[in-house]
Amino acid sequence: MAASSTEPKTNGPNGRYNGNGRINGVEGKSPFLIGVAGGTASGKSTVCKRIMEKLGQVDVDNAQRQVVSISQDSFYRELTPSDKAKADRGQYNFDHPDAFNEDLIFQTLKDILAGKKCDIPVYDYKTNSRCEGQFTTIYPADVVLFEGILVFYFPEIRDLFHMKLFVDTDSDTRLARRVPRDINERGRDLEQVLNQYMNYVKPAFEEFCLPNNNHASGLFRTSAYNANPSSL
Ligand SMILES: Nc1ncnc2c1ncn2[C@@H]1O[C@H](COP(=O)(O)OP(=O)(O)O)[C@@H](O)[C@H]1O
Ligand SMILES: O=c1ccn([C@@H]2O[C@H](COP(=O)(O)O)[C@@H](O)[C@H]2O)c(=O)[nH]1
Repeated sequence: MAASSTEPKTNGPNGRYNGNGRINGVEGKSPFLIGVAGGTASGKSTVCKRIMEKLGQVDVDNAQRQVVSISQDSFYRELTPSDKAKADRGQYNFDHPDAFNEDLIFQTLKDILAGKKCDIPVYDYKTNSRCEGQFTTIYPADVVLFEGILVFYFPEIRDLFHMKLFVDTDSDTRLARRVPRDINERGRDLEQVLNQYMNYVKPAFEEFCLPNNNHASGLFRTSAYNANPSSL
Protein backbone atom coordinates (compact mmCIF):
# COMPACT_ATOMS: atom_id res chain seq x y z
CA MET A 1 0.00 0.00 0.00
CA ALA A 2 2.93 2.31 0.56
CA ALA A 3 3.69 4.79 -2.20
CA SER A 4 6.95 6.51 -2.92
CA SER A 5 7.78 9.71 -1.13
CA THR A 6 6.81 12.91 -2.87
CA GLU A 7 8.20 16.38 -2.25
CA PRO A 8 6.18 18.32 0.31
CA LYS A 9 3.71 20.49 -1.55
CA THR A 10 2.78 23.59 0.35
CA ASN A 11 0.00 26.05 -0.43
CA GLY A 12 -1.64 23.58 -2.83
CA PRO A 13 -4.34 24.61 -5.31
CA ASN A 14 -7.16 24.52 -2.77
CA GLY A 15 -4.97 25.88 0.00
CA ARG A 16 -5.74 23.00 2.40
CA TYR A 17 -2.25 22.38 3.75
CA ASN A 18 0.17 25.18 4.43
CA GLY A 19 3.12 22.97 5.46
CA ASN A 20 2.91 24.07 9.05
CA GLY A 21 0.39 21.78 10.71
CA ARG A 22 -2.53 23.94 9.60
CA ILE A 23 -5.45 22.73 7.50
CA ASN A 24 -7.94 25.27 6.20
CA GLY A 25 -6.58 27.70 8.76
CA VAL A 26 -7.13 25.35 11.74
CA GLU A 27 -4.02 24.64 13.80
CA GLY A 28 -3.28 20.93 14.36
CA LYS A 29 -6.71 19.76 13.17
CA SER A 30 -7.19 16.21 14.40
CA PRO A 31 -8.30 13.62 11.83
CA PHE A 32 -10.89 10.89 12.36
CA LEU A 33 -8.72 7.79 12.85
CA ILE A 34 -10.06 4.42 11.69
CA GLY A 35 -8.31 1.14 12.54
CA VAL A 36 -8.82 -1.67 10.02
CA ALA A 37 -7.72 -5.08 11.30
CA GLY A 38 -8.03 -8.61 9.91
CA GLY A 39 -6.00 -11.68 9.10
CA THR A 40 -3.46 -11.82 6.33
CA ALA A 41 -5.02 -11.44 2.86
CA SER A 42 -8.45 -10.80 4.36
CA GLY A 43 -8.70 -7.76 2.08
CA LYS A 44 -7.72 -4.95 4.46
CA SER A 45 -5.73 -2.93 1.95
CA THR A 46 -8.33 -3.65 -0.76
CA VAL A 47 -11.12 -2.34 1.51
CA CYS A 48 -9.07 0.81 2.27
CA LYS A 49 -8.32 1.29 -1.42
CA ARG A 50 -12.03 0.97 -2.27
CA ILE A 51 -12.92 3.54 0.38
CA MET A 52 -10.33 5.92 -1.09
CA GLU A 53 -11.65 5.28 -4.62
CA LYS A 54 -15.28 5.80 -3.62
CA LEU A 55 -14.31 9.10 -2.02
CA GLY A 56 -12.37 10.17 -5.12
CA GLN A 57 -9.05 10.27 -3.31
CA VAL A 58 -6.84 8.00 -5.40
CA ASP A 59 -5.83 10.46 -8.09
CA VAL A 60 -5.49 13.34 -5.67
CA ASP A 61 -2.00 14.68 -4.92
CA ASN A 62 -0.60 13.33 -1.64
CA ALA A 63 -0.58 16.72 0.03
CA GLN A 64 -4.21 17.44 -0.86
CA ARG A 65 -5.81 14.15 0.19
CA GLN A 66 -8.67 14.33 2.66
CA VAL A 67 -8.50 10.57 3.29
CA VAL A 68 -5.21 8.69 3.61
CA SER A 69 -4.41 5.05 4.24
CA ILE A 70 -1.37 3.75 6.11
CA SER A 71 -0.23 0.14 6.51
CA GLN A 72 1.03 -1.28 9.79
CA ASP A 73 3.56 -3.20 7.70
CA SER A 74 5.51 0.05 7.29
CA PHE A 75 6.38 -0.32 10.97
CA TYR A 76 8.15 -3.68 10.95
CA ARG A 77 11.35 -3.55 13.00
CA GLU A 78 14.70 -3.55 11.26
CA LEU A 79 16.08 -7.11 11.40
CA THR A 80 19.47 -8.15 12.78
CA PRO A 81 21.66 -10.02 10.25
CA SER A 82 20.78 -13.37 11.86
CA ASP A 83 17.03 -12.62 11.81
CA LYS A 84 17.39 -11.47 8.19
CA ALA A 85 18.93 -14.85 7.29
CA LYS A 86 15.97 -16.56 9.00
CA ALA A 87 13.50 -14.30 7.15
CA ASP A 88 15.10 -15.16 3.81
CA ARG A 89 14.39 -18.85 4.59
CA GLY A 90 10.80 -18.10 5.66
CA GLN A 91 11.73 -18.87 9.28
CA TYR A 92 11.14 -15.50 10.92
CA ASN A 93 7.86 -14.77 12.69
CA PHE A 94 6.50 -11.59 11.05
CA ASP A 95 3.10 -12.28 12.61
CA HIS A 96 4.19 -11.94 16.25
CA PRO A 97 3.53 -8.56 17.95
CA ASP A 98 7.27 -8.26 18.72
CA ALA A 99 7.98 -7.97 14.99
CA PHE A 100 6.41 -4.48 14.99
CA ASN A 101 7.89 -1.26 16.33
CA GLU A 102 5.00 -0.52 18.68
CA ASP A 103 6.55 2.73 19.98
CA LEU A 104 7.01 4.12 16.48
CA ILE A 105 3.39 3.25 15.57
CA PHE A 106 2.11 4.95 18.72
CA GLN A 107 4.21 8.08 18.25
CA THR A 108 3.31 8.33 14.55
CA LEU A 109 -0.42 8.03 15.24
CA LYS A 110 -0.14 10.59 18.04
CA ASP A 111 1.59 12.99 15.63
CA ILE A 112 -1.09 12.35 13.00
CA LEU A 113 -3.80 13.05 15.58
CA ALA A 114 -1.99 16.27 16.48
CA GLY A 115 -2.29 17.36 12.84
CA LYS A 116 1.42 16.99 12.12
CA LYS A 117 2.99 15.94 8.83
CA CYS A 118 4.67 12.51 9.16
CA ASP A 119 7.13 10.44 7.16
CA ILE A 120 6.23 6.74 7.09
CA PRO A 121 8.90 4.14 6.16
CA VAL A 122 8.38 2.32 2.86
CA TYR A 123 8.52 -1.49 3.31
CA ASP A 124 9.72 -4.05 0.79
CA TYR A 125 8.35 -7.59 1.28
CA LYS A 126 10.82 -9.00 -1.23
CA THR A 127 13.80 -8.06 0.95
CA ASN A 128 11.89 -8.28 4.26
CA SER A 129 13.16 -4.81 5.12
CA ARG A 130 12.53 -1.10 4.79
CA CYS A 131 13.60 0.63 1.60
CA GLU A 132 16.56 2.63 2.81
CA GLY A 133 15.96 6.38 2.75
CA GLN A 134 12.43 6.03 1.29
CA PHE A 135 9.44 7.45 3.10
CA THR A 136 5.83 8.26 2.29
CA THR A 137 4.85 11.69 3.53
CA ILE A 138 1.48 11.75 5.23
CA TYR A 139 -0.05 15.22 5.32
CA PRO A 140 -2.79 16.27 7.73
CA ALA A 141 -6.10 14.84 6.48
CA ASP A 142 -9.71 14.59 7.58
CA VAL A 143 -9.74 10.79 7.80
CA VAL A 144 -6.82 8.43 8.32
CA LEU A 145 -7.17 4.66 7.81
CA PHE A 146 -4.57 2.51 9.59
CA GLU A 147 -4.68 -1.13 8.46
CA GLY A 148 -2.83 -4.24 9.56
CA ILE A 149 -2.98 -7.69 11.11
CA LEU A 150 -2.35 -6.47 14.67
CA VAL A 151 -3.65 -2.90 14.80
CA PHE A 152 -6.00 -3.82 17.68
CA TYR A 153 -3.45 -5.89 19.59
CA PHE A 154 -1.61 -3.11 21.46
CA PRO A 155 -4.03 -1.50 23.95
CA GLU A 156 -2.41 1.97 23.82
CA ILE A 157 -2.63 2.00 20.02
CA ARG A 158 -6.12 0.48 19.95
CA ASP A 159 -7.39 3.25 22.22
CA LEU A 160 -6.36 5.92 19.71
CA PHE A 161 -8.91 4.82 17.08
CA HIS A 162 -12.23 6.63 16.75
CA MET A 163 -13.64 3.68 14.81
CA LYS A 164 -12.49 0.06 14.57
CA LEU A 165 -13.31 -2.20 11.62
CA PHE A 166 -12.49 -5.88 11.25
CA VAL A 167 -12.25 -7.46 7.81
CA ASP A 168 -13.69 -10.91 8.44
CA THR A 169 -12.69 -13.45 5.80
CA ASP A 170 -12.53 -17.21 6.34
CA SER A 171 -9.09 -18.81 6.61
CA ASP A 172 -9.21 -20.96 3.49
CA THR A 173 -10.16 -17.96 1.37
CA ARG A 174 -7.33 -15.97 2.92
CA LEU A 175 -4.81 -18.74 2.29
CA ALA A 176 -6.08 -19.09 -1.29
CA ARG A 177 -5.45 -15.35 -1.75
CA ARG A 178 -2.13 -15.25 0.06
CA VAL A 179 -0.45 -18.02 -1.93
CA PRO A 180 -0.67 -16.33 -5.36
CA ARG A 181 -0.07 -12.87 -3.90
CA ASP A 182 3.12 -13.90 -2.09
CA ILE A 183 4.41 -15.80 -5.12
CA ASN A 184 3.54 -13.11 -7.69
CA GLU A 185 4.07 -9.93 -5.71
CA ARG A 186 6.33 -10.77 -2.78
CA GLY A 187 8.91 -13.02 -4.46
CA ARG A 188 8.20 -16.28 -2.57
CA ASP A 189 7.92 -19.90 -3.65
CA LEU A 190 5.02 -22.19 -2.81
CA GLU A 191 6.84 -24.28 -0.20
CA GLN A 192 8.05 -21.18 1.65
CA VAL A 193 4.56 -19.61 1.67
CA LEU A 194 2.92 -22.76 3.02
CA ASN A 195 5.62 -23.40 5.65
CA GLN A 196 5.46 -19.80 6.86
CA TYR A 197 1.67 -19.98 6.96
CA MET A 198 1.52 -23.21 8.99
CA ASN A 199 4.41 -22.37 11.35
CA TYR A 200 3.78 -18.68 12.05
CA VAL A 201 0.90 -16.99 10.24
CA LYS A 202 -1.96 -19.29 11.28
CA PRO A 203 -0.95 -19.74 14.96
CA ALA A 204 -0.30 -16.01 15.40
CA PHE A 205 -3.63 -15.13 13.76
CA GLU A 206 -5.42 -17.36 16.27
CA GLU A 207 -3.46 -16.07 19.27
CA PHE A 208 -3.02 -12.35 18.58
CA CYS A 209 -5.38 -11.18 15.82
CA LEU A 210 -8.68 -13.06 16.06
CA PRO A 211 -9.29 -12.51 19.81
CA ASN A 212 -9.13 -8.75 19.22
CA ASN A 213 -11.90 -8.61 16.65
CA ASN A 214 -14.31 -8.12 19.54
CA HIS A 215 -12.98 -4.54 19.82
CA ALA A 216 -14.35 -3.77 16.37
CA SER A 217 -17.50 -1.73 15.95
CA GLY A 218 -17.99 -2.91 12.39
CA LEU A 219 -17.28 -6.00 10.32
CA PHE A 220 -16.52 -6.25 6.60
CA ARG A 221 -17.33 -9.76 5.42
CA THR A 222 -15.53 -10.84 2.27
CA SER A 223 -15.47 -14.34 0.88
CA ALA A 224 -14.60 -16.30 -2.21
CA TYR A 225 -18.14 -15.56 -3.34
CA ASN A 226 -17.60 -11.87 -3.81
CA ALA A 227 -14.58 -12.62 -5.92
CA ASN A 228 -14.73 -9.22 -7.56
CA PRO A 229 -13.14 -6.79 -5.09
CA SER A 230 -14.80 -3.87 -6.89
CA SER A 231 -18.13 -5.09 -5.48
CA LEU A 232 -16.95 -4.38 -1.94
N1 LIG B 1 -13.20 -9.35 -2.06
C1 LIG B 1 -12.16 -9.89 -2.71
N2 LIG B 1 -12.39 -10.84 -3.63
C2 LIG B 1 -11.36 -11.40 -4.28
N3 LIG B 1 -10.04 -11.12 -4.10
C3 LIG B 1 -9.77 -10.19 -3.17
C4 LIG B 1 -10.80 -9.53 -2.43
N4 LIG B 1 -10.21 -8.68 -1.57
C5 LIG B 1 -8.88 -8.79 -1.77
N5 LIG B 1 -8.62 -9.68 -2.73
C6 LIG B 1 -7.29 -10.10 -3.23
O1 LIG B 1 -6.67 -10.85 -2.18
C7 LIG B 1 -5.31 -10.49 -2.05
C8 LIG B 1 -5.08 -9.95 -0.66
O2 LIG B 1 -5.83 -8.76 -0.52
P1 LIG B 1 -5.27 -7.55 0.33
O3 LIG B 1 -6.26 -6.44 0.25
O4 LIG B 1 -3.86 -7.25 -0.04
O5 LIG B 1 -5.32 -8.18 1.79
P2 LIG B 1 -4.64 -7.71 3.14
O6 LIG B 1 -4.34 -6.24 3.01
O7 LIG B 1 -5.67 -8.01 4.19
O8 LIG B 1 -3.41 -8.55 3.30
C9 LIG B 1 -5.01 -9.48 -3.15
O9 LIG B 1 -4.46 -10.17 -4.24
C10 LIG B 1 -6.39 -8.91 -3.48
O10 LIG B 1 -6.48 -8.49 -4.82
O1 LIG C 1 8.84 -9.11 5.37
C1 LIG C 1 7.70 -9.55 5.57
C2 LIG C 1 6.70 -8.82 6.21
C3 LIG C 1 5.46 -9.36 6.37
N1 LIG C 1 5.18 -10.59 5.91
C4 LIG C 1 3.82 -11.16 6.06
O2 LIG C 1 2.90 -10.18 5.69
C5 LIG C 1 1.69 -10.36 6.42
C6 LIG C 1 1.07 -9.01 6.73
O3 LIG C 1 0.68 -8.38 5.54
P1 LIG C 1 -0.81 -8.58 4.99
O4 LIG C 1 -0.87 -7.64 3.82
O5 LIG C 1 -1.74 -8.20 6.09
O6 LIG C 1 -0.97 -10.01 4.57
C7 LIG C 1 2.03 -11.13 7.67
O7 LIG C 1 1.14 -12.22 7.78
C8 LIG C 1 3.48 -11.58 7.47
O8 LIG C 1 3.56 -12.97 7.55
C9 LIG C 1 6.14 -11.33 5.29
O9 LIG C 1 5.90 -12.48 4.87
N2 LIG C 1 7.39 -10.79 5.12
